[in-house]
Amino acid sequence: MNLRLNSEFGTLKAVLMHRPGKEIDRLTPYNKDFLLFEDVPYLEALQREHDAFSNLIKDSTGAHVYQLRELLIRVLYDQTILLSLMREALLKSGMVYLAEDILERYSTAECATILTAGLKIHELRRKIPNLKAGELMESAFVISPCPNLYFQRDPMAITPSGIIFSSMKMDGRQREADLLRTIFENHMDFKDNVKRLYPVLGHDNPPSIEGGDVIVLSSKAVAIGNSERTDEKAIYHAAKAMLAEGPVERVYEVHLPQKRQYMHLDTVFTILDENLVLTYPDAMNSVLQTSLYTLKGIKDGKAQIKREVLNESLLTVLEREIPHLEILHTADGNPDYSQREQWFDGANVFAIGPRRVISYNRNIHTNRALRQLGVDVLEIPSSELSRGLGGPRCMTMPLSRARF
Ligand SMILES: NC(=O)NCCC[C@H](N)C(=O)O
Repeated sequence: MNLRLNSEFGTLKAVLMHRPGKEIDRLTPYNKDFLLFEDVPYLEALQREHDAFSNLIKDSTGAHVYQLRELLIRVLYDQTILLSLMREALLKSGMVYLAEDILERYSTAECATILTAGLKIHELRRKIPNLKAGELMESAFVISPCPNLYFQRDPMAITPSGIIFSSMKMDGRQREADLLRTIFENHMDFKDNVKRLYPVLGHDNPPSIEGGDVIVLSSKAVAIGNSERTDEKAIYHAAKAMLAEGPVERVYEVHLPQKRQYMHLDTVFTILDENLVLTYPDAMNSVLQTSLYTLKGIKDGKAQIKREVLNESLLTVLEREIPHLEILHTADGNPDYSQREQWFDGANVFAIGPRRVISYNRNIHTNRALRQLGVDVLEIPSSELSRGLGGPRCMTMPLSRARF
């Protein structure tokens, strides 16, 4: 597996997903906003819906579905890696000194659960009865949970040039990227094929970028949303690394309105075939500015890049990059339904092959419009999955696709 992807729609061969677990049960009405959920999901139903999704991928494509937990446990058997992740996870609570005590008392699988679902003072006290917690309440987190981990798209992005490891913007998601980077740089199935583009080595506090903002237009062009979650500086560094590495020749920075429902570029458009995109029209109309990064040359072994501000909308850029482009609007452009279906990620379908997508069953108008264009639409249940405000593309990290 070479961990470079040239398209968003080549027939799927391998994908990474995370079956939601105990981290979801950490959500309450009081912390859900901070943890970026619209509601408090019912875990068992959420798991059933997620299982339906991963089984559908396997049955319809034969693709290998990697599960994050299995990969994580595998790399955590290396005690040095486990200790380093545990220390990082304890940084926020200021209790890094507990890392060794935790490793001594919990199994590797339990540590994987702690790293994803977090750990509370009263839970740790069962293992360390004389734990000194200062002012902290018994229900406080020593390690915070990662309930958004089932949105596997966001902690990294695979491009034609290599991997961008995210630096996540929101406090409630920051640990996810550490888990993914550790897996990919250490697991024997992947480590020899990782070309790391971002963060640039030596940058301690990298500007934020999230995988959902990165969309591969072709082997030569990539679009990155400048959004609620992704900063201009991160786009500059990621573009520089891609252009230096090749085969990418053009990186577009797409200025998105900073709104929750447009949080990432993939919430407003996805690519379903060489000549077909699905978009949310309101957002398309508000993206009026894009910038283009290209390579100027190489000086002293270092890439020099240039940035041009284009007075062009995203649609113009797409039309230039994708010949004979057909544009389908969510809910076929009906303003009442497209607003409703956008809230449930109507544009965020997951392409498992050319003109073959997995979509939420609740987005009936969008699904109907897709079918009218000859797209094969496979539906998944979505009552609980959608409470985290992400759709099928957001929940998947494709690792390998057939060339088309
Ligand atoms: N690519 C995506 O749009 N991912 C959806 C992420 C949803 C998550 N609750 C978040 O707010 O980050």
